[in-house]
Amino acid sequence: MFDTSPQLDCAGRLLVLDRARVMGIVNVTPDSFSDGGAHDTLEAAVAHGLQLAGEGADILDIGGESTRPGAEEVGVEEELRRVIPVIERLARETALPISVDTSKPEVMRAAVAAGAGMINDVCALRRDGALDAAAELGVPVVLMHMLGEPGSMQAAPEYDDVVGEVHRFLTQRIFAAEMAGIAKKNLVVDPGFGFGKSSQHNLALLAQLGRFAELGVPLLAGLSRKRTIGELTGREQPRDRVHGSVAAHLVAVQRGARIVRVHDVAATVDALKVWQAVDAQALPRTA
Ligand SMILES: Nc1nc2ncc(COP(=O)(O)OP(=O)(O)O)nc2c(=O)[nH]1
Repeated sequence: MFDTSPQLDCAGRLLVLDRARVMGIVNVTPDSFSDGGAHDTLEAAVAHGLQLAGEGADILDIGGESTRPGAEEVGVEEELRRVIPVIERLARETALPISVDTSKPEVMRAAVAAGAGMINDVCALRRDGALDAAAELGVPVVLMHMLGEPGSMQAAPEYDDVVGEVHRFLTQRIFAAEMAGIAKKNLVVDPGFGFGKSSQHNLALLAQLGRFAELGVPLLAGLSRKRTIGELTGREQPRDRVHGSVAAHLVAVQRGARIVRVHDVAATVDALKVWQAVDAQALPRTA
C-alpha cells in the first residue's frame, strides 16, 4: 500500500493510486507485436475490453497504431476509424476510465470527446500540437521515453547511462508539460521498456525504477510480453510470456510503479493481490 493516494481524474472516472493499478491493453490494430489482428474489429475490440474489465482491469488502454519496431505508420483518419468507435462503446459499457494510446493531437481530441479520460503518449507530447491539445483537454497524460522513432529505435540503441538519460528526458517532458499548462498532478511517467532499449537497458531501468520516484509523479511500467521477457525466459511466442511478464510487473510494483500496462490482466491482478496482502502486513500498525 502507498502512504499517499494520488488519484487521476480521468474525465470524471477516478483512478485512485492507493495501490498498484492494472491498465488492460486493447490494441485495435492488425499488426501489434503480441496480439495484432486479434481485436482489430469493433466487436472484437469491445468484447476484449469487456473481458479485461471482467478480469479486474482498473483502466483500459485503447490503441490504433502499433509502435513495434518497423511498424507501418497509420494516418490520422485510419487511427480515428479504428479507435473512436471502440472508445465510444467501451465508455458506455464500462464504468472504467479509458486511456487512448496515441501521439496524434487530432486523435487525442476525438478520443476525449468520445469518452476517453487519459492520454497515453509514447512520444511524450513531442508531436506538433500535442502539448496544446493535452493542455486544453485537461485529462491525465502518460509521458513515455522513446529513443528516436519506432521505425529506427531498436537499430542499435546506445546510452552512456540509460537510467540517467531516461530520467533527464522525463524531467524535461514534465517541465514542458507544466509550461504548456498541464498540472503536474495530471502527469504520469513511463521509462518506455523496449522503446530504443536493449534487454540490458531494460533490466537496468527495471532494477533502478526507484530512482524515478524523485520525479514526483506516478510511474507506469509496460513490459507485457515484450522481447526482453522472451529473451530471459526463452519463450519465443509473445503469448507464452505471461508468467515472465507477471514477474516483471511485480518487480516494477515493488520498485514503485503504480500502474502496470498489461495484456494478461487476470494473471497480473492475482499476483498483485498476493503482493498487496503481504505489503499491507509490512506497514507499522498505528495505534
Ligand atoms: N505508456 C506505454 N504505452 C505503450 N504503448 C504500446 C506499447 C507496445 O506494446 P503493445 O501495445 O503490446 O504493442 P504494439 O505497440 O505493437 O501494439 N508499450 C507501451 C509502454 O510500454 N508504455
